[in-house]
Amino acid sequence: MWLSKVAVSNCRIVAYTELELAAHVNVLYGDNASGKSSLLEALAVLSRGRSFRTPRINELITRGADELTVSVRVEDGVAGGSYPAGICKSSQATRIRINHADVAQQAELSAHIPLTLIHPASVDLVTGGPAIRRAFLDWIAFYRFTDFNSTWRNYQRILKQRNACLRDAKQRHALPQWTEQLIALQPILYRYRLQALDVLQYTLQGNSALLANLGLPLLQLSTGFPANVDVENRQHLEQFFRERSGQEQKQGFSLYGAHRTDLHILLDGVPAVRVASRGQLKLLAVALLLAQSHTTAETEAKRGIIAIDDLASELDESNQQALYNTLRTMQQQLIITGAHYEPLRRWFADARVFHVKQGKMVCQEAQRYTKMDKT
Ligand SMILES: Nc1ncnc2c1ncn2[C@@H]1O[C@H](COP(=O)(O)OP(=O)(O)OP(=O)(O)O)[C@@H](O)[C@H]1O
Repeated sequence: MWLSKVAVSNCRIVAYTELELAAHVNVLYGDNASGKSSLLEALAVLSRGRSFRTPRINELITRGADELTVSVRVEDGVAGGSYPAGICKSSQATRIRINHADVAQQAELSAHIPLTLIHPASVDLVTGGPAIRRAFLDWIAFYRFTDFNSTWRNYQRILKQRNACLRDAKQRHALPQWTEQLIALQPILYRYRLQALDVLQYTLQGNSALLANLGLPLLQLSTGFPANVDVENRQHLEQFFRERSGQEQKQGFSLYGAHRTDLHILLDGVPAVRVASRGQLKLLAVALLLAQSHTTAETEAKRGIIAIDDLASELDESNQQALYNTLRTMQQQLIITGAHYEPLRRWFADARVFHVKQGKMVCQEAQRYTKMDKT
């Protein structure tokens, strides 16, 4: 899958713009505050339902406007077919359409737009809290395993009910029932994530050139329980929850389980964050995100889209070179932004180039042809 057309209205500085994207590399360059990140945020809303810079839709909608719209044409890659998809968001409502039909769930749209976003804050994947790494791994499971999403949503529902019982003494009678359901999903979610992790670890080896100076990290999954608890053993989990019942009621929420899983990123047995430099951590995060995209791109039909905001920031010349070399070999559609055209042109000579100015993206080829027509 790749996007041949994108139209965005009312996303920050972008009042309205449309782009016809190339199947492989697209470069967007422009001054600070010209609207490059705004376009990528619009794509994030389409793919994930939210921006990578803010969870609040009001901050994203252009001041004075009521709603933000992102419309695309998705090329399915196999039969050469294509179909429209889009999302429209206001502070009150979300409307989603795929191939002219209304769709209720964001997940359905996400399944059509396998976008991986890499931006300056992506280093948080390695340096930030476990929730970021859990979500990272869960997106792999989402794209690879058909039933993952329904299991995950079910887990969130059960967790919410169980937390209500822990918080509120009047609902406490229902605690055993919700605990039982929470226990039943532990091994299922753990296995999904383990499989996602295996694919990720394997795929990461393909990006080893990017991590030549650092070495390949070892990725380990924790269960969300103390190390001696076996999530595959139902009786063991039941006993564990009985023993911790007092502690959980005191805290008022569920302290253990798949919602507390973490993905540990180790270099020579030590958490990467404790040994690697800032630039190395960024490179590591980028390598993980590229591998994540690769895991969804087994076939031409599932080919992913990678959007990279401000590619060069924090990387020295040789790491930039390693990254550009890796990107050039990838089969995914690339949408890359930067403040300056020169370094990007050097590395992506065959890219379709857009100049971004005051929220408008103008394709340079189109500009050139228009100039030629006039002469
Ligand atoms: N809700 C909004 N309505 C209108 N304009 C907004 C809104 N939110 C932010 N802006 C403006 O949009 C611009 C944001 O641009 P954006 O972050 O897309 O720039 P950029 O090209 O990525 O810049 P840089 O190279 O500095 O990262 C800023 O000028 C900001 O003030």
